[in-house]
Amino acid sequence: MRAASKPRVLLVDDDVSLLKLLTIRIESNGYQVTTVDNGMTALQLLKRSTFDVVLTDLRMDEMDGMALHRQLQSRYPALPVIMMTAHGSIPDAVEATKQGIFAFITKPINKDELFDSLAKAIEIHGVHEGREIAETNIITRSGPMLHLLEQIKLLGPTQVNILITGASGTGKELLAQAIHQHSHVSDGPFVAINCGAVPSELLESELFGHKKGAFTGAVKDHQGLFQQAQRGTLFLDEIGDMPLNLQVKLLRVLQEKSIRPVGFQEEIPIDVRIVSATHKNLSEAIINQQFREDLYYRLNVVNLKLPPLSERREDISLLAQYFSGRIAKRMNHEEKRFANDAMHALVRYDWPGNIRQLQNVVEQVVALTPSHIISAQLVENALHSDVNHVELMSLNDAKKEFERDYLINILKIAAGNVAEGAKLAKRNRSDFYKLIKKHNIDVDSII
Ligand SMILES: Nc1ncnc2c1ncn2[C@@H]1O[C@H](COP(=O)(O)OP(=O)(O)OP(=O)(O)O)[C@@H](O)[C@H]1O
Repeated sequence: MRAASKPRVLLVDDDVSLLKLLTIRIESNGYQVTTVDNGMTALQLLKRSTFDVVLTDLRMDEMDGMALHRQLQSRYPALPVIMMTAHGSIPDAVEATKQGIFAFITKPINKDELFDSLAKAIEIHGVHEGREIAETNIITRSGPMLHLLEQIKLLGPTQVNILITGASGTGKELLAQAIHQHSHVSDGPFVAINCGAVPSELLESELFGHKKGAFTGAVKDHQGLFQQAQRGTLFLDEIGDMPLNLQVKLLRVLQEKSIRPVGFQEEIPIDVRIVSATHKNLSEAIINQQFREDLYYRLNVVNLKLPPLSERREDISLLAQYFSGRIAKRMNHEEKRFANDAMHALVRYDWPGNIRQLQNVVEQVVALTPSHIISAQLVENALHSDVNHVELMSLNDAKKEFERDYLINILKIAAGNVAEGAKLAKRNRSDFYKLIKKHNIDVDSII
């Protein structure tokens, strides 16, 4: 996570002397504090500025802490709210957590309790960099991602070819769409193709089109994707999977800025912005002669690298709550919220399948949650049943495990007779003994 910015706390209390006192304490612990003495002003302020956590009193005239919390929840669902209450006036704690309040602390404020709650809120929800949702569909508050969005604002209007690299599910297509939205052809079509998903014999006609009768099965003229993307953007996903013969043709198209559909004599000029993407290491593919170097330099005028989700953990809670909100809208039900420890489990997890995997896990836990709070247990179950989450062992450990299981099986077949076992394993007896010793196998217990 970023170290640069201090977490920002919005402190709301109608007791002005307490505001002063708390500000000094909280600021001396490395936070930045802004104070207001009522809920309405807090809401006004939030329209102009971002905060990482709200610390509010429960008892206030006009808008009390719970009313403020309800407003915050509908407008800023990922913003944690810590409620301060006079001792003994904590409403039913279970009821309150159901409503999504991050934590309660009692007055007079115990500073350990206060700093624990603040630190936990920041750990789970992260620190904002000032902007959550860019003018694209990309949800983020991670520094490197916001930097990428700044870059595409500059690159969009230029005509340079952009190559996006990043692991599967990191949002490469979404970024390509954002580039299109910022480009000079944003009014034109955005056409995407996954080069790895189309059989190679069909890819050529899919990209460049064909004339009726050009080959068996070409029963009518077919307009290729280059033409469909005229004065727009063509997104070539998984470009690393494009067969070499087509790479040559693509290179020619990029040089000539025209295409010739299969079976056509004449060239058709094209004006298409190319954005490509890959999860592969293309430099390695070039060395292995699976990717043409000249094409690589054509496509990769600018390279944008999407970081995996595990390198932008501050986005996890934001995205999880965003996906839950989207499901609620789609299904027309109340938005389900994550219990604190459930969110913590999401934030700690490594996400090998990145945002796509997070989206699937959220779909699953929202569907399985009967109330409107998603429990940690459900999240843990979803994470562990996820096929993407395979604990991989090293090759050495796998070999050792295999060898041990093999020896035990052989000994079972040989009814614990080591000489017989050695024969079955085609090893001499002393070698076989050594192996049994190495793996600490108790032969007597096998019979
Ligand atoms: N920052 C984000 N904000 C909101 N949704 C996102 C974000 N990043 C990715 N998604 C969503 O996650 C899913 C996967 O994203 P996308 O298809 O763009 O990834 P990809 O890197 O192209 O994946 P693949 O390499 O597997 O094709 C999509 O449903 C996308 O809308």
